[in-house]
Amino acid sequence: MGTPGQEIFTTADGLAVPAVTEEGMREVDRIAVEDTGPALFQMMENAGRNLALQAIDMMGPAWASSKVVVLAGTGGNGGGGICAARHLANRGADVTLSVTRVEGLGEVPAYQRHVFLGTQGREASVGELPADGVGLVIDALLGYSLKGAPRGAALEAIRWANACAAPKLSLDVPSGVNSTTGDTPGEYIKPAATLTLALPKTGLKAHLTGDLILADIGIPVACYQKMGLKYQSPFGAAYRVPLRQSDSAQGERAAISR
Ligand SMILES: NC(=O)C1=CN([C@@H]2O[C@H](COP(=O)(O)OP(=O)(O)OC[C@H]3O[C@@H](n4cnc5c(N)ncnc54)[C@H](O)[C@@H]3O)[C@@H](O)[C@H]2O)[C@@H](O)CC1
Ligand SMILES: [K+]
Repeated sequence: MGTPGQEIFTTADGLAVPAVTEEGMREVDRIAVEDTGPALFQMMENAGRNLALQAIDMMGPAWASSKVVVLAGTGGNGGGGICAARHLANRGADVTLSVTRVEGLGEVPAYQRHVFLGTQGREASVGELPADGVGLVIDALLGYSLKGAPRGAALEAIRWANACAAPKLSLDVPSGVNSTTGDTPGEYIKPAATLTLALPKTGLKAHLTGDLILADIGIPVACYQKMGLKYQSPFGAAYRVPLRQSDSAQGERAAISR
């Protein structure tokens, strides 16, 4: 489940965290949903709350008056973004949510949007998004189910984000990057940070992710044991921990301007 490559992800304390391919992460999801739990609703809520907290950390003390744009796709990745949009809006942040195709939302992301609509947050199409004054862009367009080069409304949103000067925070994987290989078949988001969920993905190369942070979405150790993974929780008392990739030592990250 951990191939391809020799990806080694470690915490600041040097604890190695196993990486998974798209297939491996789907298996984690399957075991969680069919056997150990948590349910998808719970995992997505945990993902979105961690994402909102990471966004606040990135914006710093001015977060409450910063403009946040959340770009959300129709799948699980988008659902996490919509959840973060609600948590930020609930705290009075200036949030604009842009969903690529509202009618295409899956059941759980659609429910997240239903809850978001009870906040003061706004919705806008990509064409209506502000051209300047944006403090942070949250990228929740495409996750590990990316197939081929981004197209349609997701591509339009990636282009808007890449033209926007604000830093980007990607959920799970920068949109447009293949989570298993790190290949970029077309346009893709170049984030200042990536918050990845549960386990790092093999394609999360240092020159693509910006700072890499791992978020706890509540999956129990038994789930990983059923997959045969050598896993020790890296979280301690925290819900988010920074990770370091083995390819980050080459200084590739410094060469990328974000
Ligand atoms: N346990 C977990 O791993 C959890 C995962 N979650 C998130 O869910 C994501 C996976 O969700 P999904 O499988 O629903 O899919 P994604 O959210 O990765 O993708 C959504 C949709 O994008 C479309 N798409 C694929 N390739 C495209 C392309 N080239 N251009 C335009 N559109 C394209 C497909 O129609 C796909 O259904 C993960 O990456 C993660 O962020 C969270 O929902 C919480 C739980
Ligand atoms: K993403």
